[in-house]
Amino acid sequence: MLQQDKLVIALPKGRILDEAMPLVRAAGIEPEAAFDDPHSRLLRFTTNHPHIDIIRVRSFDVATFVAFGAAHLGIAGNDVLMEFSYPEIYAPLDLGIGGCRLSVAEPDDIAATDDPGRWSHVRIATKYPEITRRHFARRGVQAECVKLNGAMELAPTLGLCSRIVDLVSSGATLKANGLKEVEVIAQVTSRLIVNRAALKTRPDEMSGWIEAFRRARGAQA
Ligand SMILES: Nc1ncnc2c1ncn2[C@@H]1O[C@H](COP(=O)(O)OP(=O)(O)OP(=O)(O)O)[C@@H](O)[C@H]1O
Ligand SMILES: O=P(O)(O)OC[C@H]1O[C@H](OP(=O)(O)OP(=O)(O)O)[C@H](O)[C@@H]1O
Repeated sequence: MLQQDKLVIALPKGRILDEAMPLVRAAGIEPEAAFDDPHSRLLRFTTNHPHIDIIRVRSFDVATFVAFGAAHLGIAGNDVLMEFSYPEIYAPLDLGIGGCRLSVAEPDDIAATDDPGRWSHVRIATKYPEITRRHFARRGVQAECVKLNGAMELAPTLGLCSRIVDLVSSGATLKANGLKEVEVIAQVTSRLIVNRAALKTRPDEMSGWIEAFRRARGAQA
């Protein structure tokens, strides 16, 4: 249930946070000092606004906290949003950070004649099984997904699968592990997301923070 008194903002720990914090601060939200203490085990932080708290969670969990109303706003990549497709989430703002792409990759020694159009079934290692299944189903291919949470690039050469679906930025990890990118499924950036119920129950406050982030993004552009 949404806590009517506090406004809770879910931020992703890890690589996105470094790009997100300048936007959060430019929007006028400053977390307590413990937020920047690398030794702190706190997960919830007060801010310069008495009625606003920040929670710092795994990137994949930001969408879940917001969808279930445990948080009112959050920052998550559209890769995560596409994977979960939560109807409770509205994503009004592309923050222009966390850029990468979600792609299909295969061992670079696979014969070029292995045309995906001729597959009827394919086994794929991925952190994104729902996106992967939907993507291949659109071309009539049944994708059997092997769920992994990291180091996907090892799977094909170890015989676990024939291909992977994973995030790509520079392409260095694919190249270092003997894989090549063969198809881009989606371009990825991080988005400001909000809980739809919160938007209805506290519209002025929620709209105000959406606009604050929009102005912050504009200022950073
Ligand atoms: N090169 C990249 N690799 C992975 N994620 C990236 C990359 N570039 C941008 N991102 C964005 O960052 C998010 C993942 O961030 P991060 O890697 O910190 O989390 P994670 O690896 O999922 O963390 P965890 O270890 O908690 O699973 C992705 O959902 C994506 O939106
Ligand atoms: O194209 P590149 O610049 O090489 O980036 C892509 C790699 O980055 C991510 O892994 P990360 O290092 O974040 O570890 P993870 O597998 O735990 O996400 C992602 O899973 C790819 O492996």
